[in-house]
Amino acid sequence: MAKRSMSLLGQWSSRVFSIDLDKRGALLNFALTEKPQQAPEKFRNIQERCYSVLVCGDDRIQSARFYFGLEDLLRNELPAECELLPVSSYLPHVKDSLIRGYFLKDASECPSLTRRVLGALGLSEQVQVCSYLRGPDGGRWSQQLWSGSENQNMDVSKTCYVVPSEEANYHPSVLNMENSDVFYCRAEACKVLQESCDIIPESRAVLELVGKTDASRHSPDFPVVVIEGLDATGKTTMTESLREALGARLLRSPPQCLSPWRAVFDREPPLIRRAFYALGNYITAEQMGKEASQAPVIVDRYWHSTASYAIATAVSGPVSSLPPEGSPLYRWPPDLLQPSLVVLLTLDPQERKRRLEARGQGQTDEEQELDHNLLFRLRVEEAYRRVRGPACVVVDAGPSADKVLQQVLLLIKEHCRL
Ligand SMILES: Nc1ncnc2c1ncn2[C@@H]1O[C@H](COP(=O)(O)OP(=O)(O)O)[C@@H](O)[C@H]1O
Ligand SMILES: Nc1ccn([C@H]2C[C@H](O)[C@@H](COP(=O)(O)OP(=O)(O)O)O2)c(=O)n1
Repeated sequence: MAKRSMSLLGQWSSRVFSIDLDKRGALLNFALTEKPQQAPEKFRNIQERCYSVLVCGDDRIQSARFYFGLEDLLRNELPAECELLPVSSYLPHVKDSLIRGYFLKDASECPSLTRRVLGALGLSEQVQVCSYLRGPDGGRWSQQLWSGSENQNMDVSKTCYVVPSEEANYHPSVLNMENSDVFYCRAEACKVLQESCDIIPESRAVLELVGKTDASRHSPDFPVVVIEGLDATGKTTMTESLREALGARLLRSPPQCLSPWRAVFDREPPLIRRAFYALGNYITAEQMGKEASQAPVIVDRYWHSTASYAIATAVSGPVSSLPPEGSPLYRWPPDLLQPSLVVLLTLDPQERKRRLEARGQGQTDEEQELDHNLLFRLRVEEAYRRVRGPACVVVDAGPSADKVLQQVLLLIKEHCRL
């Protein structure tokens, strides 16, 4: 089978390559043309030999896993002087057109080692390797696609010239979010786990737990209140207190029954990991439907967490790189039970850090990232505020536990019939 990437050749002039220079929103965008032209300003400052490695296989599970392991693979094999930057290639405004990979700046003494490693990678069906050459005048850069044949290294099949492109309005990852990061119906999330059964046998066990009834249809007799927020904002404290105060049932998403497999899916790429969490909500929804026929239900994390972490992780940079407010990416899945009220606990970053330290527990990798990466934390919180159906009510969790509890009880009185 011919590489899928080859068919991209004809579209190169309209494809944009976007290099994530520092995870802080500094994207270097360029397009390609067949006529020699001056490269974008930022490109002209680059001194090193450059390459791109894009992952573009047909099997989405295999491609996602390959891309997930690619950074480590490149870091292990390439000389230490190679700088790796995430790159995406996409057709502007075309949904699902994004392909991911890495852009390499090779400042090593040993160019042949880098070429050997990339040449071997280029043989794979799911990888497209290109090299970038500076023209003799210094202002022009050309891109050459490696053919991927046995004598690949300098077997160049087509040369294009690097030219400036228009800035995208939002982060290019937004193009591929639906059904890759966020799933808006149970069937789409199930499909991902069905496709992964052969390589992740635990997927079968998860699928067996996901019921088939549509719990979204009947509205529960008693209120269902969801408590959301970043780690250490006080969700556990609040949900326990509400249970006592209201004589409520307490549930969480992902549900207890998924605990044995959570660590397995946390090690998988976003496509698989986010499908797992999406399905966790459907299992919790079924439990909610049952419990809320007998008593009020309090839920620790639910759809807002699933959507917000997924969206905030898929993009880099400031809050402005998120999908814009009102985007359909913030919608509620129509087949997922809606709660009566969602409360988002927010906390000043310093106080949150103090509580995390006081608790003295090990953090998840993602929470360590939150700690180190203020931008990420801001993106998650802003995404929480943008999710609709129902929208969350924001509560400052800074005051004493009792004061915050009284405020949430008041909100429940206002919003729900008890
Ligand atoms: N309103 C509050 N004021 C002070 N400390 C709090 C408050 N709410 C919770 N805590 C403490 O902060 C830490 C994190 O709270 P926790 O409920 O475990 O958060 P989460 O479940 O959101 O991770 C715990 O040690 C808890 O006792
Ligand atoms: N309903 C949920 C709950 C958690 N998640 C994901 C979102 C983040 O990646 C992690 C956060 O989980 P974490 O272990 O920090 O959660 P707790 O604060 O311990 O409840 O889980 C989700 O996607 N959907």
